Amino acid sequence: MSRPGEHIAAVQSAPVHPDVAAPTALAIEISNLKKSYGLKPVLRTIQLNLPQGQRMALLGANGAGKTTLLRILAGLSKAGSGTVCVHGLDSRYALQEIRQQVGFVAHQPYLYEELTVLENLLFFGKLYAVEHARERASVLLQRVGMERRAKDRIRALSRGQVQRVAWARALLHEPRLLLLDEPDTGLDQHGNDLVESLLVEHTARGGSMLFTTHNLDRALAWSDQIVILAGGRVVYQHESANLPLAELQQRYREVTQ
Ligand SMILES: Nc1ncnc2c1ncn2[C@@H]1O[C@H](COP(=O)(O)OP(=O)(O)OP(=O)(O)O)[C@@H](O)[C@H]1O
Repeated sequence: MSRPGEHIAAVQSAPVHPDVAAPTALAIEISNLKKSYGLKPVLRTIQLNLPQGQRMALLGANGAGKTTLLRILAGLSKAGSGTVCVHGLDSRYALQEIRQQVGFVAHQPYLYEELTVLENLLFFGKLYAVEHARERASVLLQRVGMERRAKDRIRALSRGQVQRVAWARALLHEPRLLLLDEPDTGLDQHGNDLVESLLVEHTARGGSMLFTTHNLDRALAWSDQIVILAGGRVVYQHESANLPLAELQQRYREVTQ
């Protein structure tokens, strides 16, 4: 189980490379990425680009490596080999800068259970050097419908409420890239409507996102591109527009069986 600050420690120890800030029109650029756990290969030669401002749905069966890929992009896990760039920043040299560009909503909320909702947001605001963090936290808590729970400890909240605070934490520093691991899990209908409107606002600001889901219908509705992982590789990639759900379901069955 990861601790809330684990990624920060990894970030602070990363060396800075002089050529890390080359301009690029790609939010994500992955080349020859490999990752194994022990002797078990999970990602084998992943090639994947996400243009800035685009939304990508990452699909695949349980254990396909979706979370592993998102964790590498978020700087929580190291690539085995290959290159991973976020907005032109190479993860081998610029983890700290990448962290500033990325908002991650994962299975675990990366919040401190013993701190209150507001204390958590102020802590992360400090970590990300967010200007006027208190005001920003207040706006976001209102946005996710949690302003009345600001003084409650995280451990006193329901799972869906924690998820809402995790959204506020992820959006606090106005990230250009959102990485969302099954953002539609555990939320009620209001929660899903909220997530949908947050995503619309994010993309209206020019932001990009990569999200995982097991709901093919939602994958099509929320994305510009569909990608399916199987056997540690990208086995299918298609624009979402004009891709009928029945066809996606058929292809998904074919490539993941
Ligand atoms: N820290 C770890 N140590 C060892 N193996 C791991 C670790 N994390 C993930 N794995 C393994 O890597 C594989 C990919 O896991 P991952 O969580 O990336 O899959 P996923 O596509 O997100 O699955 P799901 O749809 O079930 O969430 C799995 O076989 C998993 O057991």
